[in-house]
Amino acid sequence: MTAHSHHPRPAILGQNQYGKAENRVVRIVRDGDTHHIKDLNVSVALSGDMEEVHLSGSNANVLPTDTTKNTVFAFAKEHGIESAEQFGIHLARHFVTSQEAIHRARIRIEEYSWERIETSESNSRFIGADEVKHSFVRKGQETRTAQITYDGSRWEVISGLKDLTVMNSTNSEFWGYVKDKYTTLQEAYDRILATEVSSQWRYGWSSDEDRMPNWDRSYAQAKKHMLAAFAETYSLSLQQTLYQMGVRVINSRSEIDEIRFSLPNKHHFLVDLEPFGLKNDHEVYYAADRPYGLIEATILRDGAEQRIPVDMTNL
Ligand SMILES: O=c1[nH]c(=O)c2[nH]c(=O)[nH]c2[nH]1
Repeated sequence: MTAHSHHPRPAILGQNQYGKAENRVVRIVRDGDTHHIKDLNVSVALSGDMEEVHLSGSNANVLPTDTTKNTVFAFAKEHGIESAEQFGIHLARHFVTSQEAIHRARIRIEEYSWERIETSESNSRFIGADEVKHSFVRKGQETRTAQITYDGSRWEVISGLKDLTVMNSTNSEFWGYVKDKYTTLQEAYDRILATEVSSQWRYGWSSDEDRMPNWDRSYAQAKKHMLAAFAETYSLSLQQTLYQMGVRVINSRSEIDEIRFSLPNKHHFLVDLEPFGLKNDHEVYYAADRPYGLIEATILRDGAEQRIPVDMTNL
């Protein structure tokens, strides 16, 4: 009989982190009476010398989560919010460099975008009506995401987006697949391809603070390239489309080393209208919300490390 069957080894503390999650900070910049809005959901996760607080309850190394919340709001005032990535970099640097016990900071941010409400006056040539300068409607499109991690020497920035719904009403087929005794799916030679893009991409940048990517430009370009690839790919499967979207981003953006997609196949089923004596020539569909196929993959620059966690794409 082995020794450990008599004396199982004791419990020890494993990975741990703490901080205030989901700080909803809205920053308004008032440029005369033209206003600008940044609307973020910021989550702080710190780790370091936290054995004692877990084991004995000594809080000597614990910067309160309440303080991390206050820091988010104070930094919105002091540094402004240039981009989600830049704001996260300020915060991560602050926690790691100002607190001896904190060795790693991870800041996760969701950004909701707003656009100006168009009024009849703003549409006419008499631009300058008050309402267009301070009235906004939340953009129905995607949510931008960013995760910034800093350990005192190296940065890791993973940006992304979610809830970007797209559809091709043709140029999609699906056939030639495996058929076993449970297969009932009919081959499709002209189907609707629709998905809600969730994607995260990792920047190669990790140390030189004077050579950071232009975060807003990278975001806009990554989104533009993935949408162009979605539109331009004649699709034989969502997997093939996903791969083309990733290849397009990696080949067009040298600052991005890795990109991951999580693409639900938003199935559109042709409705049988025969019972009503009607023909359905690819005109009427039932948009099923569940279940959905879920297609996920990482595309990376040859030689790059695969570091985006598998389950990060649905942050
Ligand atoms: O693009 C698709 N990929 C699949 O793997 C799949 N499976 C399925 O039933 N329909 C589809 N469509």
